[in-house]
Amino acid sequence: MHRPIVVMGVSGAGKTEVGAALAARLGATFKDADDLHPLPNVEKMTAGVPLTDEDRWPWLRLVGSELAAEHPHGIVVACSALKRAYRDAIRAAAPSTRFILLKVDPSVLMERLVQRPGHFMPPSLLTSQLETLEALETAEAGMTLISEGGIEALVDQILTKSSQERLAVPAGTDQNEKMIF
Ligand SMILES: Nc1ncnc2c1ncn2[C@@H]1O[C@H](COP(=O)(O)OP(=O)(O)O)[C@@H](O)[C@H]1O
Ligand SMILES: O=C(O)[C@H](O)[C@@H](O)[C@H](O)[C@H](O)COP(=O)(O)O
Repeated sequence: MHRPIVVMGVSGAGKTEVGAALAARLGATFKDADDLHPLPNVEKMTAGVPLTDEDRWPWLRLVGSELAAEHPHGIVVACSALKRAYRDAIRAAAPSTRFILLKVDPSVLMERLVQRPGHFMPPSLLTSQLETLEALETAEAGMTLISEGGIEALVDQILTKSSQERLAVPAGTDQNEKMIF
């Protein structure tokens, strides 16, 4: 079984679709952290108001609990996890979590959000999402990929990069902590 995985990034980056496709390939459970937001958070975003840290902490606790729970075939969660502190909170609950940051050109993101039907998140919140995003730091286990060019192609890239890491790291050493899955 692989380590818990969070597919992260701003709205429209592809967290939900890539996360679900990755989980399907791994035979793992998939969970969208959007479904864990308390109703007031959803109402706030629907009204075009960015969430604050205080809005996000209770939600991040739910995300951490989900990642830390027993999942016989592993779990992939789609969660924005925009700040380092949010990821630290998730790791405090589920220490071996690996993060996959999906990056996309802002103009492509805006196009995607404008075309996405029936989602509560308005495109007007994209600017604050991009301002809030803190890239994965070197010390954070995971990978950063450009999320354009198709969902399945990206899942291929994730799995290839992960197995390259595994081959590059001798088993049973401290370096194992750097492995992706
Ligand atoms: N890697 C990708 N290549 C091409 N289109 C993508 C990719 N990832 C996502 N998309 C498209 O972008 C839109 C937003 O994806 P979604 O998974 O809902 O993003 P998020 O959950 O991060 O908000 C969808 O229409 C999806 O098909
Ligand atoms: O932390 C946040 O501000 C939210 O979690 C936000 O990042 C998330 O993007 C929304 O829930 C919209 O959902 P999508 O990411 O699926 O657009």
